[in-house]
Amino acid sequence: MKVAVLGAAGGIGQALSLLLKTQLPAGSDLSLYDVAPVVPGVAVDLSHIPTAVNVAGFGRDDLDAALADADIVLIPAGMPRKPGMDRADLFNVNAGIIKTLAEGIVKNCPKALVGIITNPVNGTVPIVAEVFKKAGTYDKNRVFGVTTLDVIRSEAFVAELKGLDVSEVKVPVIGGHSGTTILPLLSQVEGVSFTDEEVAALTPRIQNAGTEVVNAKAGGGSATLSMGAAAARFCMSLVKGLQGEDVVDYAYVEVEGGDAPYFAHPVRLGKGGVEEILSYGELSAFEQKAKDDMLETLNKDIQEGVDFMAS
Ligand SMILES: NC(=O)C1=CN([C@@H]2O[C@H](COP(=O)(O)OP(=O)(O)OC[C@H]3O[C@@H](n4cnc5c(N)ncnc54)[C@H](O)[C@@H]3O)[C@@H](O)[C@H]2O)C=CC1
Ligand SMILES: O=C([O-])CC(=O)C(=O)O
Repeated sequence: MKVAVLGAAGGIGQALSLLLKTQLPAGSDLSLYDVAPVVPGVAVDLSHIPTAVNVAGFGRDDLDAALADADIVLIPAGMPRKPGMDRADLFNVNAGIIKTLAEGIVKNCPKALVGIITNPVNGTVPIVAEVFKKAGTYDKNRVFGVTTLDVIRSEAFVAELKGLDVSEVKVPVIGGHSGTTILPLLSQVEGVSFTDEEVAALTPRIQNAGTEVVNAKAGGGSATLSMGAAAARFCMSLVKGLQGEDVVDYAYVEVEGGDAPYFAHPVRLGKGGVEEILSYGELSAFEQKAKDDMLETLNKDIQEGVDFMAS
């Protein structure tokens, strides 16, 4: 198993790489790529942790070697938000970065499963898909927007509110990854019921949790440690799928005939990536309205990504 992390020297990249060094199956290769000159040092640092995962660092000019024959590519490369910015404000800077990295994937590991973390996820996932389509290598089952942070935050907040064992709490989250496009399905949390007031308070808390971190870091960036944990958890779901285990997780994927061209759903994972897009089930009246209300924003975000590649 070879896993490549693009943007590995950043806040998310380093946390994620640390977790993968300790969690990937024995014998795996962990390939760290970044344009920042510190990346070989990050690789040396991690290589001193005694696990059977081989680590190699690759600098600016070595994207091809970093990606060669990778099974999984995770992309946290690009600029994070500062207070006062929306994720959409990152589009102009991050779109070009994502395009270049996707072209590297086409060339070096066109069959890899690709997890996109770079914001705005609603628009960067379509960019990657369009790059792959242009090259004739697109397989919609292999491209994922990583929305796991919305899921783990929901688990943490629900457990906190209800005094539950957080390891037993599961919260479905559908839609996209920004503001109102993030839709936690609190009506489906097993064994818990929420008052209307609780739903009306908890839903926006989950939707604005990224901004909560951005403001708390006061100009020092956005979520990195929780995102590292989220991306590692999602990566391990992809790994288990590749190993033939039956695993279901949530991700932002292309959905034919869905609510929008890309939408976070529960997906069954396997050797080819998405084996099946599962239904997100029945929505409460509150969730149905929130879903209907978000679609215009989500479709606009998606179109921005598609248009970027058409221009
Ligand atoms: N999907 C999600 O839930 C989340 C997404 N994010 C997004 O993840 C991205 C990264 O965030 P942080 O790690 O905090 O930022 P950071 O600034 O700490 O790290 C970004 C890294 O990307 C590298 N980079 C820039 N251009 C590159 C290129 N062309 N190739 C390879 N590496 C390149 C930089 O050198 C830097 O090391 C941001 O866009 C942020 O908004 C952040 C949190 C959650
Ligand atoms: O809020 C941000 O800019 C980073 C992010 O996507 C999150 O923390 O959910």
